[in-house]
Amino acid sequence: MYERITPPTIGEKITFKEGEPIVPDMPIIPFIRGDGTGVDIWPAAQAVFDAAVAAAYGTQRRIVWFKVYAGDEACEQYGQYQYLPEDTLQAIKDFGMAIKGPLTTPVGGGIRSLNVALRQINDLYACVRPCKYYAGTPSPHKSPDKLDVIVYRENTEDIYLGIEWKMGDPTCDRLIKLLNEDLIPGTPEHGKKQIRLDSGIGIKPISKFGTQRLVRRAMKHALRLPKDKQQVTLVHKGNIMKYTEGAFRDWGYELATSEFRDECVTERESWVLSNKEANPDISIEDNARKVEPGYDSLTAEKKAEACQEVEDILNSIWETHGNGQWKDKVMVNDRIADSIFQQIQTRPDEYSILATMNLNGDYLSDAAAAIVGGLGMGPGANIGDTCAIFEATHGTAPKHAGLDRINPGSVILSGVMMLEYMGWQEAADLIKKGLGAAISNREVTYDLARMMEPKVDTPLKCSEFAQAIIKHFDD
Ligand SMILES: NC(=O)C1=CN([C@@H]2O[C@H](COP(=O)(O)OP(=O)(O)OC[C@H]3O[C@@H](n4cnc5c(N)ncnc54)[C@H](OP(=O)(O)O)[C@@H]3O)[C@@H](O)[C@H]2O)C=CC1
Ligand SMILES: O=C(O)CCC(=O)C(=O)O
Ligand SMILES: [Mg+2]
Repeated sequence: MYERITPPTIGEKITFKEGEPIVPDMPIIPFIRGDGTGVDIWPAAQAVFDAAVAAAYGTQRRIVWFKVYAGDEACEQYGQYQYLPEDTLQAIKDFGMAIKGPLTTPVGGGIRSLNVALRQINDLYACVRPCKYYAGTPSPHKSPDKLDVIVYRENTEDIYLGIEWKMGDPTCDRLIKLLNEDLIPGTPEHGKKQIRLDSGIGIKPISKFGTQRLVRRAMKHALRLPKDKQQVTLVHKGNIMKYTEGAFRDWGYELATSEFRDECVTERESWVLSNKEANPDISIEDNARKVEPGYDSLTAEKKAEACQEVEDILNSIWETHGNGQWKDKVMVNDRIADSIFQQIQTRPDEYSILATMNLNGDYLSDAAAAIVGGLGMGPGANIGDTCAIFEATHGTAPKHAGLDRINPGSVILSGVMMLEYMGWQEAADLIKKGLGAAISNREVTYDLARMMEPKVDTPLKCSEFAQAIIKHFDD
């Protein structure tokens, strides 16, 4: 059934029930080594995973690895331009889970991202990237320990759908003509705007379906967190892109307040409720005045809307959420995208789950990883309802490829996410313990070594760092 790969003859498949994996004791898990530094980080990471599973479960459990190909390695095996062979896609589909190293995407022309393709083909709609501090990790930030966020990035649409046309392409010219001569003049709010003829065009689709299934998953995750971390922040640039990013915010709130009504409160609702809690006799209008900035300069129509909102909130949820009950519920708020970049630095402890569209989440997850120690420490998982692929946040870091020096921490922590997803918590905990102890003991790769105070003069190699993690399982 496969052309050039043979599945292991031992082990069993992982299956899924209602979006959750059912994991046998000897699951077969396909892996993609990755391009560039994939040659360094994958063997280091695999050694850590195997050692942790053996230490946690003895001979009772074991991962049976199944090597599949993508990127440069796939071209070597399958021929020129065979970057993502059918065998690989079939194996991931058949076995339901995979872990991968980074894959190269050229800038400008050339192939489109294999990483994005794997997410879209397998409908892995949630890209989950936790950014949490490990004690002792050097950071450019003064209080990196205060950041403990999980970026929940929509993973299948937005500009990553890759529907774009190059400047000068006849279809691009046709599209610009259609927009300039028909669609833009036909939409009064666009006035006399025109697109320059020498433009490239990209399409940014954001759907209600895509938004709501992402926010649903983020809400379910929030409910599993400790009470003080039960918060979902909808990140958007809806002031500028009203019908895509603004709609993401509105659909996010709609989902939360319909499917999770008893379990959540929005930030605005909490203001209305707390105004009444502080002053039980407050009038609807005074409450609206406190909630809506610049209330007194609003038009009569807008004032009426603000008062109606207050009245609706009090009528619908005062019984269930009032008198402080809202404090035990998942807080759903929203922040404009540029603002959240400064907020995670200036007020890191105020955030928990950051639900984002695809592009914003791509930027934000690198920025948040930098605060807790850099890209070498940023894990990630791409999760769908019948498949999951785990991968580091960073790319192929080509200048370090093959030198056995890059930090394997990110793909190792992605494996920790995989083990947790499989329910193999004991093995996951061992790795976290070993990694934390290696860092505290200043046994680190070059990237962390150069930031440590005092500086670590002899950083560990990539493979040595993996061995240091394993050594510290027994601490
Ligand atoms: N999911 C994926 O497979 C991804 C693939 N990519 C692809 O990777 C390629 C290279 O992208 P590029 O923009 O250079 O970004 P990279 O993330 O590959 O590397 C940029 C820099 O980040 C630091 N860095 C990255 N990984 C690590 C690590 N494991 N340990 C320590 N430091 C690290 C290094 O900084 P320094 O040299 O200063 O130490 C490195 O030079 C591109 O083709 C891109 O499309 C990019 C992101 C994700
Ligand atoms: O696919 C790529 O090359 C880049 C992807 C990326 O930056 C990411 O997933 O964070
Ligand atoms: Mg990225």
